[in-house]
Amino acid sequence: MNATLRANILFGREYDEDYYWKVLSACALTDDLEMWPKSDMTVIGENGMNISGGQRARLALARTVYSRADIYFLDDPLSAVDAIIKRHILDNIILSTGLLGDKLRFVTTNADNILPLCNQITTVDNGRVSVKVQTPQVHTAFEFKSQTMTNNEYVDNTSKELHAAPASDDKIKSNVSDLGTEENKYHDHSKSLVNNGAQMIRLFGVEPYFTNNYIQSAERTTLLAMVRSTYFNLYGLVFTATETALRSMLLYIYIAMSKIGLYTIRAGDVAEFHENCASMGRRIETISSLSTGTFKLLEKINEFRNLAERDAEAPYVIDSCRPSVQWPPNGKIEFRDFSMKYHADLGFALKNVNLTINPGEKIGIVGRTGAGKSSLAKVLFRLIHENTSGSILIDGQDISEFGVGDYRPLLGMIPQESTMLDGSIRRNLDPLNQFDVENMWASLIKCNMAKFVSPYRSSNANRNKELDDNSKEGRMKKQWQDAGWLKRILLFILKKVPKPVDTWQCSPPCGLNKSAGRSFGSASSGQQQLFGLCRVIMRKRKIIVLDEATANVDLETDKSVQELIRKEFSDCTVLTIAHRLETIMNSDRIIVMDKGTIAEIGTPQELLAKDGMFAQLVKTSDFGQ
Ligand SMILES: Nc1ncnc2c1ncn2[C@@H]1O[C@H](COP(=O)(O)OP(=O)(O)OP(=O)(O)O)[C@@H](O)[C@H]1O
Repeated sequence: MNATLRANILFGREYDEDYYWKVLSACALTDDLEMWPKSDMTVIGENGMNISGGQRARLALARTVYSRADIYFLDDPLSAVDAIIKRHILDNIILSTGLLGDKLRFVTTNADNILPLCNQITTVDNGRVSVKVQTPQVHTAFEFKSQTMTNNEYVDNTSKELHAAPASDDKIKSNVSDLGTEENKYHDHSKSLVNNGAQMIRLFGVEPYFTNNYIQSAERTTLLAMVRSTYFNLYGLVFTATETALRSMLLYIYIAMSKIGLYTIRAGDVAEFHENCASMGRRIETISSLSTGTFKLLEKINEFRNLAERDAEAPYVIDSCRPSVQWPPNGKIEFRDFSMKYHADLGFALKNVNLTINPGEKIGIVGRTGAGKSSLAKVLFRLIHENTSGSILIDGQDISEFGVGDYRPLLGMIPQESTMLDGSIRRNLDPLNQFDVENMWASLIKCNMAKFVSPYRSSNANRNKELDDNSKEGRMKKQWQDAGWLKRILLFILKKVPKPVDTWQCSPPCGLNKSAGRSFGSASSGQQQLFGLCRVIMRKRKIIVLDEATANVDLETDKSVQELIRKEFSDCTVLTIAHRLETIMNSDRIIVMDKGTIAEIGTPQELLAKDGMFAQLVKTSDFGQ
């Protein structure tokens, strides 16, 4: 919610000061509060836009823990946080030493190393479920760090009772429950789309609170409307009364004047008098509504100006300095004494960053949550351009000299949360119609996403259909499909209606023409991230930034994605921001961010030998094994 951090955590529940601060500390949020101007009363913005990804994840966790339920379902609560915070959350919330120690806890995870700590492991693979009950191993922080165990070892050594031991494929099949076929899942997904707000309110059972809020704001709106209409009614009443009084007064003056002989009333005078009064009234009314209108207009202009000033972008195009489509030639990045604040009143999110990244280098960026990793990516894309000092150069060119509309598309980015636009998969992959269908399919196949695109599994028939869609007829079809009723009438008049209309209009859209929302809107966050990868692979830019782009996929998929990235972008400069250290361990160099500065930089080996912050992160993380 666009409200304070506290309101977001309480989420309609009573404020229990002791427990509230206990929860904040268990979620490791107290350090973050020190950096925010109004501590927990800081407004976090719509969808938490004013805080970092890890802070958002911990806020969600704090809200859940604060709800004091008996059964908790934590959906991948550890993927967006660094190794040290992960350890803290395990100890202070999830494990038996934590706030939820005596509750039933379901935790979904891609981190295999927490499995030995569970009473029961449920593996879900392609819709099939297998269950294994085991005695959890109790670990102190140190034991946990030094834990080494393969999947097979813990199955053999720690299982007390095996309901569905994964000994062989056959055995797994005989002991699993089937959650449904691919087809069923596909259709069920589309039905299960519920309004990224209403779902949370229902989950937390706080409907009465939000219903009351809604009623209160509806009452406020109604009250305002009543005040407004009363004002206008009164205004009308006063206006009519004044007009009548004026008329009567003038009439009496005329009569009095005629009585004492100063004026002679002639035929038609009374009608003329009334007409004059009415026109005077109209003029007064016009003048007063003009002034009310002007007042309202000025108010709106002011509102728009404030909005425009708040979200002001750097110039979109600068005619005197436009990059070619092949720019940048090499992909060298230099930060020179670069600093940035999100707002003039806030502290530095980046402080005196000096950094040179060579063409083709693969750079891993790590650091505690809130350290400034995403901020580094944001300034590279010029998403923040005010309250900055210093410069960023790419291949020797100061990027602030380009318009952002020219510059941004020349870099590639995979964010943690992949955005799906309304419309077809094709439009989502290629909104500007720059690529051919072969390219789109190639990238979908490389990312193992082709199966999502068609329920018919990308058969040749469908591919041929896609290829046909690139023909003149195909383009006409698309134009017709996308047109509203007015445009369709125009197309009809211009005889741009493809034939035969019935055959294609009635068949359900398939392949790339399928709705992206329907195909991917309900896909897992990991699958949506892979879709983001497809977009970037198609574009082949010289500089690619991955901001926690594989945080939500399992380790195996992450490894193959990293391999794919190395292969596809072998000659490109790649910046990878990741909490999962395996993701960046093969980088040429690693940058460790801390409080907006570059705390360490070097090859993984150099940093490990240095025994500084990176070594500490590695020791605390899964990779420390
Ligand atoms: N839009 C914003 N407005 C104000 N402050 C912000 C905004 N975005 C981030 N911050 C603050 O800037 C600091 C750095 O945030 P950033 O997102 O760069 O961290 P990060 O290292 O990427 O963290 P994480 O690992 O949690 O994603 C944090 O203290 C965060 O609260």
